[in-house]
Amino acid sequence: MNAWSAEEFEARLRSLGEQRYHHLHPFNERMHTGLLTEEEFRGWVRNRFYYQMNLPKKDAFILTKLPSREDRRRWIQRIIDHDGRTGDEGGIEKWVRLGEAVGLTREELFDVDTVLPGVRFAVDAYVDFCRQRPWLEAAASALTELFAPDLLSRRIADVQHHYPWIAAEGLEYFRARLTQQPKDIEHLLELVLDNARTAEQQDACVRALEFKCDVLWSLLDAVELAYSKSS
Ligand SMILES: O=C(O)c1cc(C(=O)O)c2c(n1)C(=O)C(=O)c1cc(C(=O)O)[nH]c1-2
Repeated sequence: MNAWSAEEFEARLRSLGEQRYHHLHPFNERMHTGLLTEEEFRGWVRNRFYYQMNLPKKDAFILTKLPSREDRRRWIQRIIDHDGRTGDEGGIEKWVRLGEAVGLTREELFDVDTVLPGVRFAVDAYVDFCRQRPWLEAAASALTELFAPDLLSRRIADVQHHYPWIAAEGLEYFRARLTQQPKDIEHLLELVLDNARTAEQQDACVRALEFKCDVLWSLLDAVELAYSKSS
């Protein structure tokens, strides 16, 4: 098997998003058409927080493996974006604001013992993947971020429109991601397109992205099963 050109490889990665990214999940589709109950929305915010809490950990595992100082200097910003630092609260705190806007307490959000088993299983698998796999594959698993900006823009507009009971400040997390994500994406594409040269490396990156799409999909499956009453 011959390696793809960088253009073909990027097109393969992007087409995966069209087929498997979680914007297609029925739970997300219902969110965007205003069909979620308050309980379903709260259930999503509470369980997705487990994913948010674990992003800096998986990024720290990848950081230890990146070969160049230049790449580590860029990657470390991801940890700061979520954990924050003095005077800049960061994404985890912004997600707590979202939780409060939907009626959850900080204690409920940080109570990891009540996370749904399926959510825990999916998120832990993602962290473990980044701990165990070579850095190229671990980084490639973050390529779902390529597809996130469109979804986040739609989410901000549709949630404001359909769920007026959620205070607009609660959506600050998503607004901040829209400004942070472009630099993440630029770095990711550089890392993956420049370093996956052989067909085997490219295939491993495609599989890593498929795996990550499955993580996000499974998270929503678990939330839907737990909170959505069958009609
Ligand atoms: O709300 C979303 O749909 C969504 C999806 C994703 C993603 O595609 O992985 C991320 C985020 N949000 C996000 O906010 C975020 O910080 C983030 C980091 C990563 C990653 O894998 O490194 N994905 C995502």
